[in-house]
Amino acid sequence: MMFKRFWERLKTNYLRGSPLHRVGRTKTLVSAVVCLSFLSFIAFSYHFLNSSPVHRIANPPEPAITCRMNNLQKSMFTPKDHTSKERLHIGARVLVFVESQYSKAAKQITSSLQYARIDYKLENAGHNLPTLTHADKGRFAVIIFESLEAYVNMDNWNRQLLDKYCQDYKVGMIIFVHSADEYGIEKEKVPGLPLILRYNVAVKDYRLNAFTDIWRITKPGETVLDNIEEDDWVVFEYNHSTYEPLSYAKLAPPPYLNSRYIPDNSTVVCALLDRGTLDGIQRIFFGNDLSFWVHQMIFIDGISYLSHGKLSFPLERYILVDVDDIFVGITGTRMTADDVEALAKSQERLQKEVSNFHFNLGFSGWFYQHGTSLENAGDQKILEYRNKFWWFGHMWRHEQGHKFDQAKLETSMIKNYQFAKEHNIPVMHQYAVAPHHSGVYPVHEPLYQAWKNVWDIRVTSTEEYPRLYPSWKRRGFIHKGVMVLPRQTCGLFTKTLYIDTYPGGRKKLDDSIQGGELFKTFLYNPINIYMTHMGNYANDRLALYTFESVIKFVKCWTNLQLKQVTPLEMGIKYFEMYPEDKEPVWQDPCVYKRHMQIWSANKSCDRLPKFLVVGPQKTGTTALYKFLQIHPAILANYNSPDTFEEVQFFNGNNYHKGIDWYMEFFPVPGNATSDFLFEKSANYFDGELVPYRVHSLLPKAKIICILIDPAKRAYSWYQHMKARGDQIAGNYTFHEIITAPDSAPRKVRELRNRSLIPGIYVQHLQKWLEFFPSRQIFIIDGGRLKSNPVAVMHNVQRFLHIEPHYDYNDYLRFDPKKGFFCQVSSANKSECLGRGKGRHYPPMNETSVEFLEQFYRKNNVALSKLLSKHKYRIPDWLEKELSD
Ligand SMILES: Nc1ncnc2c1ncn2[C@@H]1O[C@H](COP(=O)(O)OS(=O)(=O)O)[C@@H](OP(=O)(O)O)[C@H]1O
Repeated sequence: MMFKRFWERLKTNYLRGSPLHRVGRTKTLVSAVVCLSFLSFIAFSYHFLNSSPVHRIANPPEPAITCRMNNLQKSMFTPKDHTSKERLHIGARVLVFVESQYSKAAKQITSSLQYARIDYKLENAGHNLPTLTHADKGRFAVIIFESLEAYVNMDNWNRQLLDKYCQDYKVGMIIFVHSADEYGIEKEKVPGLPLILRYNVAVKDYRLNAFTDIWRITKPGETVLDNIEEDDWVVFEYNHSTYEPLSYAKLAPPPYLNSRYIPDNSTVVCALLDRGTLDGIQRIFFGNDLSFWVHQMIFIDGISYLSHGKLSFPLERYILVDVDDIFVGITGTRMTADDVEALAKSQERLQKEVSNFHFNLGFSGWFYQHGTSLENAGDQKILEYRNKFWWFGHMWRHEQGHKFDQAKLETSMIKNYQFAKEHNIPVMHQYAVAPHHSGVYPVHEPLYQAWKNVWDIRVTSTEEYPRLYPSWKRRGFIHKGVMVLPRQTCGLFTKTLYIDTYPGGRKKLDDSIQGGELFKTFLYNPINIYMTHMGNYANDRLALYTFESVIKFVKCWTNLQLKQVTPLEMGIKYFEMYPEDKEPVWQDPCVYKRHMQIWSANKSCDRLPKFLVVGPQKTGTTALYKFLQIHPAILANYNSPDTFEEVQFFNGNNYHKGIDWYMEFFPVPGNATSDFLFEKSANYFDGELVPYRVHSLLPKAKIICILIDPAKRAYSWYQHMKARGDQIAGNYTFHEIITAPDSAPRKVRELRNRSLIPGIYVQHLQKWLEFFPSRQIFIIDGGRLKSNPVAVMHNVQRFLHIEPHYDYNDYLRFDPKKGFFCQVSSANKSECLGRGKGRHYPPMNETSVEFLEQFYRKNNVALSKLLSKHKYRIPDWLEKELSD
């Protein structure tokens, strides 16, 4: 009826086309759109509410990877152990020469090294050589050249030095050879080596030489059929026994027209080992860059071989495939009993390739039996097979953790826990995954606490730390006793995907499996937790296709040993392998949209400081702290019960308490734009990790430090300790402390170090300048802070760009009794710092003065150079010191 009326009006208004009807037409058009939207909304809702499935004919693809190498002898596949019996005096580091660090080849090399977590130093070719040795030890285990030109065009002296280093320390080189730009040049001899390069060649049917000692991860025997994408290969020709081919290919028809090569099916050499019999240096040459995935394997094995196993990669790969939401999914896309059968069958097949393989199923109990009748039967089947799989708990209704407080989170988890009990689901591994990663990173403390309380969780995983991309930079960390492991994606994401409509085409998925992104996660990560979702185990079962294919491919091409252990064991292995990852580095959640989305709406980055007074200790930091607070737009942190006015977050154990703990020290600013929150912790200045940590959390923060004569600072520290009743300071004279040898008792050395080390200003300042530009760092001359704090406060305000500009003449007054400037409290009264600041003690004796003058001289000279370089004013005391 409604449709009929609507159609009549449409005919009247539009089909007649009279201008008189224009107004009516527009109205009708609008009502038509509204009406149609309404109808489609009803239809859409009806469809979902009635669980009427959107049926797509499932068309599950079959994994089609077959290994061809079965006819080769098994001994050829034994991975080589490159560790050398000789005790080689070389560091576990690589030196990379690049023509430009922004070139494609350079980026590929560095990202591959980063992915493999190989420490490297980047050097611009043509510049001076870096120091190659240190105390009789070679600093680098392998030298890499982005291009052959970078090596051959080195000035003679440097090249001789480098060659000699390689000969003396048995250090090998990896050299990438690129085609000459003009296609006219076809062949060229490498200067100084009996090696000829053939440029701009297209190759096909790439295979590896099985008879070489290089292969460790790489397993020879397979062939990459057809043309290899790049058409500018360099192939090698030689007539000397020092050379051993690493890989061959066939010439392919060149894609460019002006080439004179006629493809003749002849075999060419694409990667080459120079065994070093000519000049004592082993070299690996690549006839192309690392775009080609097989080259990445050769590269990793090449580094292992040339470094005599110093930089060998483990062969074990620990794999865990999480199916994140086994019952969650809209109807029509969920698993049926057949899909569950397929899952179990696939697991059986995978168990032949990956020892102890089990799909790890996550569940949110509320969604159980919420599908069509077929899907509900699927749910039942999963439970029937419950003991075949591993299990972990989600939230009861798949809630996002960061949105709830601890009580609500616990309620949800307890429901899920009870569901597991009622249905005999074996949840055994103290592992959980947060829906949407929410609450894991950025950390939502209540989630960690609730996990502990309800499930006694010890391990989780996320793809969000430190960031989602690039995926190869994902890392783990430990927080509140929970090991957070990095998580990999396999290209299927949360959506249900179908093979014939796979984004980018099926080839994209297959490329990722066959040498592409997914394959590389196996190649580079010893520990891999993959995220998948239920929808891709139903329908086209793309997850089964993906894992069976990639694992087969890995088995064909590599000697990697695929294993599964419990998440807890995985966590322990991960942090044994990468102990440096244990400590998280907190970042500002507000600078990254993805982090913002999974951070509690109750939290705000406005509660983070805009500037920090970082010390060092005993330079007048407390006076500055008090003076700053006089300004109405400057808000200091709340006092800490342990460390009084100092928060001391970035330097010690407090850092592990997380950023919620830190933010609690700051008021909510009335006006986030014009108010300036700050804190001062005087031991930040010389804290090893502090600049890095501050930069991660507060990249835009301004940094203020105060420098006084480091000798005076050392003495003031000693007097401070003595006044506080420190036993060592009481029993030893200042001179005894500062001259204490390394054989002195530990506590004496500790006091010596705390007295002397913060004063090596140049070292510490350099660290800050590595992370912050000089325009973000303000250096106060501590002498001036004492003698003319009004002028100093004027400059500080200008540096901070703070409004209103205060004239501190009205707020500070010299107090003759105290001997320092103090805060004006009334017409004739002032409020000075307590007895602990501005102490009276005898002057330093001459011998100590001389000792310290000597001790700091070199550093002070370096400091003045550093300050000049960054256009800082040289403090008066330093000027005087250096002119004496
Ligand atoms: N206005 C004012 N009032 C009091 N004291 C002042 C002032 N300006 C600078 N100073 C100098 O500050 C020194 C103490 O430095 P800190 O506050 O940085 O010490 S601490 O690290 O926080 O313990 C303190 O060192 P000592 O003289 O050794 O006590 C003072 O010399």
